[in-house]
Amino acid sequence: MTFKVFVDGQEGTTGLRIHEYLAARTDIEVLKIDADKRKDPAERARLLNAADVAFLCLPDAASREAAAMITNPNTCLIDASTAHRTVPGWSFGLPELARGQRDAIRASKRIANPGCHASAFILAVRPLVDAGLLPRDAAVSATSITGYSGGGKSMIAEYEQQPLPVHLQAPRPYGLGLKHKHLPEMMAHTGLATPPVFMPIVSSFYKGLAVSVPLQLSQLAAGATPEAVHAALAAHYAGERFIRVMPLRDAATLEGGFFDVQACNDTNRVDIFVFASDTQALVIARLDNLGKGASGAAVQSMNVHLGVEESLGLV
Ligand SMILES: NC(=O)C1=CN([C@@H]2O[C@H](COP(=O)(O)OP(=O)(O)OC[C@H]3O[C@@H](n4cnc5c(N)ncnc54)[C@H](OP(=O)(O)O)[C@@H]3O)[C@@H](O)[C@H]2O)C=CC1
Ligand SMILES: CC(=O)N[C@@H](CCC(=O)OP(=O)(O)O)C(=O)O
Repeated sequence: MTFKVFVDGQEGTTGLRIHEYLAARTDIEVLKIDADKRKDPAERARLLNAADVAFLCLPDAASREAAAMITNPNTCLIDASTAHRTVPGWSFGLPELARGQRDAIRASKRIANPGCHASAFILAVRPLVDAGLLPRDAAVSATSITGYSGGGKSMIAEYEQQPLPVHLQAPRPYGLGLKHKHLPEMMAHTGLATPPVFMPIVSSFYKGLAVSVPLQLSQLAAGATPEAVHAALAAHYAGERFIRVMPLRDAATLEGGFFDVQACNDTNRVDIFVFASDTQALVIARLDNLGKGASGAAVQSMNVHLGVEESLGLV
């Protein structure tokens, strides 16, 4: 059986990477839009409605427009943008989120995939909330280090200037208004009642991302230990093909004591670490922002939705 797939935003960073995944598939027929009609609403609407699955790899406003163009009840939309991640009627495209999430993605014709920072944060935190270790009203903070491809074509062009301006050569914290667009989905899909204080940092490497969540053990449920934090994560992701919970205090993965944020690149994998002292823990989730952070995750959502092997085409 062959499925018809259209990528709206096929020339963008996420869309191009999805195309690379699809090119290797024999079960997919890719519907292409002529280059000069990429933004033609009538042609987009025709192809969106001809598709079994349409990926939206667009700015938020264009994603909302695309969703409004759908008249075919069989078209399944998988939206990579921020537009629908907490909108009722849309399923969150993170199969590992909780029991039942795969069934929701399978049944839904509207799937909103997580943001790259949010994917890592949610995967690090949700099991701790579900296990009762992290109270829902906890005051949590998080830092994300990310490559510049997370900012799409415009940020890639900025970072690929030659020579690279000095201010772009060092890591750059941003989102300092503390209203990053991923905060709503971070709360909605972890169950936290308060938004985390979240600081992303973009730096001069192409891709790779790691979100760190520091925890004072005294702020967790009574008696919580690093072992309990690690065990909750390991139990939540047992049997998950794309999520590896690394050994507690996994010094062996550090290079001379340093953490490698690029080590999941070119995979759909998320590695989760728990580093700890007697009184504190640091949970780190690492992924490829264009893999499990965007395009790989979108293909995984499609596979789950279509009921084909979930790992097809993904490593
Ligand atoms: N990059 C990443 O790591 C991640 C990105 N995302 C999200 O995925 C979406 C796409 O991001 P990304 O690929 O990085 O962005 P890019 O800027 O690289 O690509 C967006 C593409 O959409 C096209 N486009 C803009 N408006 C329209 C329109 N009205 N009709 C058709 N096409 C249009 C652009 O055209 P043109 O080429 O002319 O500019 C461009 O090719 C965004 O919402 C982003 O936030 C999500 C997770 C991670
Ligand atoms: C480096 C950089 O700018 N990253 C983007 C997030 C990329 C992402 O996940 O995008 P969406 O939520 O838009 O889908 C940011 O922090 O806004």
